[in-house]
Amino acid sequence: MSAIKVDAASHSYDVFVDEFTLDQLGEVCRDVSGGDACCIVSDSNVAPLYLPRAKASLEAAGYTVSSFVFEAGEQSKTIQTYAQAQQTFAHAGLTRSSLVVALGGGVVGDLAGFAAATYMRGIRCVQVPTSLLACVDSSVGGKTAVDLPEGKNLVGAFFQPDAVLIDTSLLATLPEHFLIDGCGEVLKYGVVFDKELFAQLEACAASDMRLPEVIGRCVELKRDVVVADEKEAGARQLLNFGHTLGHAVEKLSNFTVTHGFAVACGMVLVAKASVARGWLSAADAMRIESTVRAWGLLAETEEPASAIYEAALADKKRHGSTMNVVVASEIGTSRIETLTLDDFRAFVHDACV
Ligand SMILES: NC(=O)c1ccc[n+]([C@@H]2O[C@H](COP(=O)([O-])OP(=O)(O)OC[C@H]3O[C@@H](n4cnc5c(N)ncnc54)[C@H](O)[C@@H]3O)[C@@H](O)[C@H]2O)c1
Ligand SMILES: O=C(O)C(=O)C[C@@H](O)[C@H](O)[C@H](O)COP(=O)(O)O
Ligand SMILES: [Zn+2]
Repeated sequence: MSAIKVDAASHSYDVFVDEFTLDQLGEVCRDVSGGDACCIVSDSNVAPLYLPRAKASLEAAGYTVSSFVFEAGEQSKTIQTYAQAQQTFAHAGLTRSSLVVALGGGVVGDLAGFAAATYMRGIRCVQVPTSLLACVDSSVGGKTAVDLPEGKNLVGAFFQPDAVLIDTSLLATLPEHFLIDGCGEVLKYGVVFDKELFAQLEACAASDMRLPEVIGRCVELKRDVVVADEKEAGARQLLNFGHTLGHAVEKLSNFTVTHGFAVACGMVLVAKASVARGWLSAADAMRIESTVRAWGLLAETEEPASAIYEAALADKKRHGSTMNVVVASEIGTSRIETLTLDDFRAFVHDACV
């Protein structure tokens, strides 16, 4: 597969899907960044598996390599871990011409990307996603962030990477739970943008997915919307389908519900409330729920509507006293509805009955 070019307003870069292996990371970095020092950011699960290969490749390309490895999991996506990463960069002597390599899932990518975006006001960053979710979504498009106790991704920046190297052979070690979890975002792309993709997914089991093709398609869909609206003033909000309620479910569970499962839950809830308003057919809502269930993305929450509503108020699509909610009009087509907070409360109630 040839490189997918992301011509974002602030910066252009290539997403390589299976064009290079992890052992060619050094060459890819050398091409896009030059520089003489880099820091690999990774987590406690991914580092033992892949950091030595990444480091060897970078050293062979002439880099002096340091690393920052943190405890795996969403609980680490904090200001505290971010500050530790920044201090590691400083101790390792990273300068403005140095490079950060994010080697891991979406937690690593978001945190390392934000650390790169802000260290010395911005140094280069190459994303090497190792989870399905990170391959199809978080490594592309430049949303970087950490969480606050008050809500998901509340501190961050738009900061495009310099390259994204996807080596799908690294997914062989991804635990089954997180393969399914990534499918939550894959289904999102189908519902929001691409009815053929959805139909294809609907007809196969998660385990039968042809990963490189599906990843390539999702990256293209994300590329198109990021290029059209890098800073989420309009169309990019569609990528947030299922997230307003999904992030609330994720946070209320103290992150025991992982991101893709929470998004799947949010998609089913929004579809249900949309049927109540005549915005989506009951048949399409049923297709969404059935596929979510068939893929093992069990989409249920015990949380009451009031708690989900309160938690969802932290969403970035809230503007003062209105909330933009992404809804599907039919599978493959979506739009933004602007609701007053009273309407939004009623919408969440309808979603949860
Ligand atoms: N920036 C964006 O546009 C964007 C998009 C979607 C999601 N996100 C964020 O991404 C995060 C979720 O990402 P995630 O699901 O990748 O979570 P994650 O980074 O926690 O990875 C999931 C788990 O899989 C492990 N893992 C990852 N790759 C592995 C591999 N190849 N082999 C073995 N273990 C591996 C990790 O250590 C972790 O335990 C959330 O914080 C979410 O908010 C961001
Ligand atoms: O890239 C985007 O834009 C997205 O919204 C992709 C989402 O899947 C992702 O979870 C994102 O991090 C959510 O962003 P937020 O702005 O709601 O924090
Ligand atoms: Zn997401």
